[in-house]
Amino acid sequence: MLRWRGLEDIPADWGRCVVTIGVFDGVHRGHAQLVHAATVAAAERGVPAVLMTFDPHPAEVVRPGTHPPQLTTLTRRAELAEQLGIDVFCVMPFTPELAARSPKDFAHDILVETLHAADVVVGDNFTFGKKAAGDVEKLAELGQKFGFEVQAISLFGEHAVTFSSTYIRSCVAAGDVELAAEALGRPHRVEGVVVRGDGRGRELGFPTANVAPPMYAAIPADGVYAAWFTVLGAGPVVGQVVPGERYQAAVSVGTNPTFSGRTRTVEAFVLDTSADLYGQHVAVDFVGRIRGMVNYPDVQDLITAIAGDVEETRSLLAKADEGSSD
Ligand SMILES: Cc1cc2nc3c(=O)[nH]c(=O)nc-3n(C[C@H](O)[C@H](O)[C@H](O)COP(=O)(O)O)c2cc1C
Ligand SMILES: Nc1ncnc2c1ncn2[C@@H]1O[C@H](COP(=O)(O)OP(=O)(O)O)[C@@H](O)[C@H]1O
Repeated sequence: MLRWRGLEDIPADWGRCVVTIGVFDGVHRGHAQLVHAATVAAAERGVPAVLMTFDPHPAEVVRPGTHPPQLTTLTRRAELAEQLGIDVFCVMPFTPELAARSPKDFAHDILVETLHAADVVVGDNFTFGKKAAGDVEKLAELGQKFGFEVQAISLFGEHAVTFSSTYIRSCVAAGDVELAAEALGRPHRVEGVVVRGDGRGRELGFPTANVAPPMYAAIPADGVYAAWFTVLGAGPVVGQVVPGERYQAAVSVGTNPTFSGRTRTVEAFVLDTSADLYGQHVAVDFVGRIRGMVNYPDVQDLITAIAGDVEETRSLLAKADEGSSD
C-alpha cells in the first residue's frame, strides 16, 4: 500500500483511480462497507483504490478545541485500510484553506485534476466543501459535469443503531467496550509507550505496564477490563513477551483512588508473564468490562479484588475467543 501525505506526494504520471473519502476514525464496520465498494469498483476498472482521509480531525480546524476522542491513530487507520485492500492511503492535511474551498473547487481541483478519480465512493450522509455545503446530490451533479461516477453507500448498523465513529466513542466513554467491539468488528485499541508509575504494582504482587496514550485517544470509562496486550513492532523478545503476539491482561483505568491518586492511568497487568516493558510501544485491546474503580479502605482488599479480576479476565477472554470462532 502506498502512503501519501498531501497532494504533493502524488506521482506526476498518476492515472485514474477510485477514491473513497472520509475521516474513517475507527475504520468500523460501516467504513468497511465503503472500502469494500471502492475496492470492488477499482478491481472492475483495473485501477487503484485510494482512501482519502484528513489530519488533524476536521472538527478541530472548523471549531478549535472540539477535537473528538480518537478511536484510531493515523498509523492504525492505515494498517486497517491496508487489511481491507486499499492501494493508496492518502492523508490530506486539513487546513483552514482546505476547509474554505467550495464544493466545486474541491471536486475539480482535488478529485478531478489531481487524483483523476473515475469513481468516488462516500457514505450517504457525506458533506464536503466550505461550510459543508456539498452533499451527495451536489457531488453527483459535479461528477456529471467533470466526468466521475458517484456511489453513495447507505449507513450500516444493527439492532436499530447506525454504526458511526460518534456512536462508538460514546460506547467507549461509557465503558461499554463490548458494544464498541461489535460496531468496530474488533476490540477497541488504546496504544502507547509504557512509562514509569509509582512502582507500587510490584509490591501488590501485580506489576502493571502503565500505557501513555497519544493526545485525544478515546479511553474507556474508569474501571477494570479484560483485554489483549501486545508489544508492537518487530523488536527482540522482551523477557517472556514476544512482540506481535497477544497476551491476556487485566487492565485498570482510573486514578487509583485507594492510594488517593490524581492522574488517570491505563495500566495492564499481563497474566502469566514477567518482562521489563518500560519504553515498549504496546497495544491494549479492550474485550470486556469487569467492574468499576473502587476506593478500597484496605490495600489487602484491593489485592483480593485484583486476584478476582485476573480470574474473571481468563474466563471472559476464553469466552470471547469461543464466540469469535463460531
Ligand atoms: C486488575 C486491576 C484492578 C485494579 N482495581 C483498582 C481499584 O479498584 N481501585 C484502585 O484504587 N486501584 C485499582 N487498581 C490500580 C492499582 O491501584 C495500581 O495498579 C497500583 O496502585 C500500582 O500503580 P503503579 O503502576 O503506578 O505503581 C487496579 C489494578 C489492576 C491491575
Ligand atoms: N506481568 C507483568 N505485567 C505488566 N508489567 C510487568 C509484568 N511483569 C513485569 N512488568 C514490569 O513491571 C513494571 C511495572 O511495575 P510496577 O511496580 O507496577 O511499576 P510502575 O509503577 O512503574 O508501573 C512494568 O512497566 C513492566 O516493565
